[in-house]
Amino acid sequence: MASDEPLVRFSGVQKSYDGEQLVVRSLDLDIHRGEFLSLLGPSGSGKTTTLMMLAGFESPTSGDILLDGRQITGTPPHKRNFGMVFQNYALFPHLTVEQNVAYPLTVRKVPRAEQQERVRKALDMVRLAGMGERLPARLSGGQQQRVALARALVFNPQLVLMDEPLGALDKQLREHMQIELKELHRQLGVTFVYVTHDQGEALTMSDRVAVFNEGVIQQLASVEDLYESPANRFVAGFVGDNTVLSGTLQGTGDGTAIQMPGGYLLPGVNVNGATLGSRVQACVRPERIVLHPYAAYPRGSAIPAAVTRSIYYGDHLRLMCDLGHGQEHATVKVALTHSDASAYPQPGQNVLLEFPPESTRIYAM
Ligand SMILES: Nc1ncnc2c1ncn2[C@@H]1O[C@H](COP(=O)(O)OP(=O)(O)OP(=O)(O)O)[C@@H](O)[C@H]1O
Repeated sequence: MASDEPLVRFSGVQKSYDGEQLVVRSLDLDIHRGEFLSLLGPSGSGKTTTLMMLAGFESPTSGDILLDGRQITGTPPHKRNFGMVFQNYALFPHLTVEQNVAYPLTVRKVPRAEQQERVRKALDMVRLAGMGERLPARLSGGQQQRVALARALVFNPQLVLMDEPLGALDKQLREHMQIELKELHRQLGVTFVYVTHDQGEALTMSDRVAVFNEGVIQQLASVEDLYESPANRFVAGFVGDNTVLSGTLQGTGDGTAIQMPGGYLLPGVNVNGATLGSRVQACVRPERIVLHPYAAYPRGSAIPAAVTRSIYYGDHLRLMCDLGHGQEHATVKVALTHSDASAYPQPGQNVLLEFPPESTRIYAM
């Protein structure tokens, strides 16, 4: 099999638990060898079900799952040879760290001396050398999760499946483990499939992200494309922060614009085929909005606004601004870095907000 063939292919996969409602609908997904792929989406969107079908704990209602070009829908989980890490680490409490990590090797009847060597390497890899004799109860949450990771990697699986593996850890430890996981992935070159509802986590670690909603992949893209070019309103809203403007679509081609209440016309990009005169929303990343003194008005692609609040975030400042024409989403967020912030306006002050046309992405509603 050529190495540019996908490692895994989901083809027309559907899943219903009750025979009525589809929780995964017509899923087509190729997983490339060696990639770090995240399945990202809100609760109930079908991510875990997709992972469980890949793991073999659930079977598809219809469709095919291929591994190296071969159908695996009838293969039981333990014969798929995948490493798995879940949120509750599920270590054996009565076994030491070493025994826990050795378990997959024992099951596979690997000779004892080789087991010891591989367990030692796996514990080194997750930086737990010297802790092999401990019982899980004497480890911190992060250490227990590393044991689970060592256990998932020790038998050199071709695919590692993870479902919210860092969900139980506090923020600092979670961010630390994200960096470690990414580094491990880089070193090992193993294919990782990672389920999370945390967009920050998905963006930090993944090569590609599949964004799920209501059992359908809304977009499958690199993290950069996902942030810069969300394919629809759902992805724009779910990944990264947004300022949202409501209005109607005017013009075509270079003249495409969103017409806002109050008569303002902001040029932008018609992303997913909104029709002339229809209700649309424009999404702009807060850090792309350019702030000008009110005195600069009028100016193309800009509208006047009043600052209502300024919020300090440490590494940047956020201004909440009221566009003042009574529309539903009249409050916009503007993110300023500290270099801009020396003369940032105070609440009550009027400003001019420029929405760069290439960053103003207009979506059909
Ligand atoms: N074993 C099951 N039996 C019946 N329904 C289920 C089962 N597992 C999941 N579901 C339902 O299927 C839908 C998709 O669930 P799934 O766990 O795949 O979503 P998810 O995106 O992983 O969400 P979460 O992040 O909350 O786990 C939900 O409506 C859920 O209630």
